[in-house]
Amino acid sequence: MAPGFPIAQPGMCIGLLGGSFDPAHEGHVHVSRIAKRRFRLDRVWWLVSPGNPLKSRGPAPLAERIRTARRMLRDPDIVVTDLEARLDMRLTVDTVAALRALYPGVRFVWLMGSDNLVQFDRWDRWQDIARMVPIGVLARPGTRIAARHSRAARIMQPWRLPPSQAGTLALRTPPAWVLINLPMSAQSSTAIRAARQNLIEKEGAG
Ligand SMILES: Nc1ncnc2c1ncn2[C@@H]1O[C@H](COP(=O)(O)OP(=O)(O)OP(=O)(O)O)[C@@H](O)[C@H]1O
Ligand SMILES: O=C(O)c1ccc[n+]([C@@H]2O[C@H](COP(=O)([O-])O)[C@@H](O)[C@H]2O)c1
Repeated sequence: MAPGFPIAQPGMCIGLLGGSFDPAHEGHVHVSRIAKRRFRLDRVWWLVSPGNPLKSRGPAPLAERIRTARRMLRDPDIVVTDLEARLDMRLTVDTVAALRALYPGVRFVWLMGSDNLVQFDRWDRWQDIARMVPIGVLARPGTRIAARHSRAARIMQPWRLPPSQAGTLALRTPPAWVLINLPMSAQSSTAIRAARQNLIEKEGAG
């Protein structure tokens, strides 16, 4: 494997948590740990995105987001990566196809918070993503119900697993997906950025 590409052996189950991580927070760590346990994953890779294709506002520089993310983590099974930048890819469908080709025999699972399932049907070729990898959705405050009734969830209904089957997700032939409940975390990057901005404005006024 080329330098900068994490090592994974055939047969391993790896969760992919894509995100802007602008900045990373405890919510990311929390859902990664739960996903690892409930979906029986060997590792979770954070794919720190060069930029979300649906967001007009550019994030902080990639190197800074990676640095902050690495500082947060103590668990060696959660790995921060800049794979999308290395692959020069932003669309999840391209990233997933590339990783499957680069890591034959590795079982990838796409992970996302329920807020992302609500708008999953706006992602480029989203149904191809669902055909390539099982998807594990983690409940996030305020979006659990909307996710359950989202257009993507309705279309993918025939392939939905009951939460009791979450432990088999990584071994399933896609399409297969599950939405799990968990002790929810209200952490969000938007809230952290807003709090920082507030502080800057207060200091400016003081
Ligand atoms: N507290 C949380 N609970 C569940 N899922 C989460 C949580 N925080 C982030 N996620 C999920 O992690 C992935 C990456 O999240 P992202 O980096 O966009 O953080 P964010 O807090 O959602 O940022 P922003 O507020 O800027 O949208 C997404 O799939 C998101 O749904
Ligand atoms: O491929 C797409 O069309 C697409 C559209 C929106 C979001 N995504 C991916 O979804 C993940 C979560 O994005 P974000 O910005 O909400 O953290 C991240 O990996 C993005 O690249 C992907």
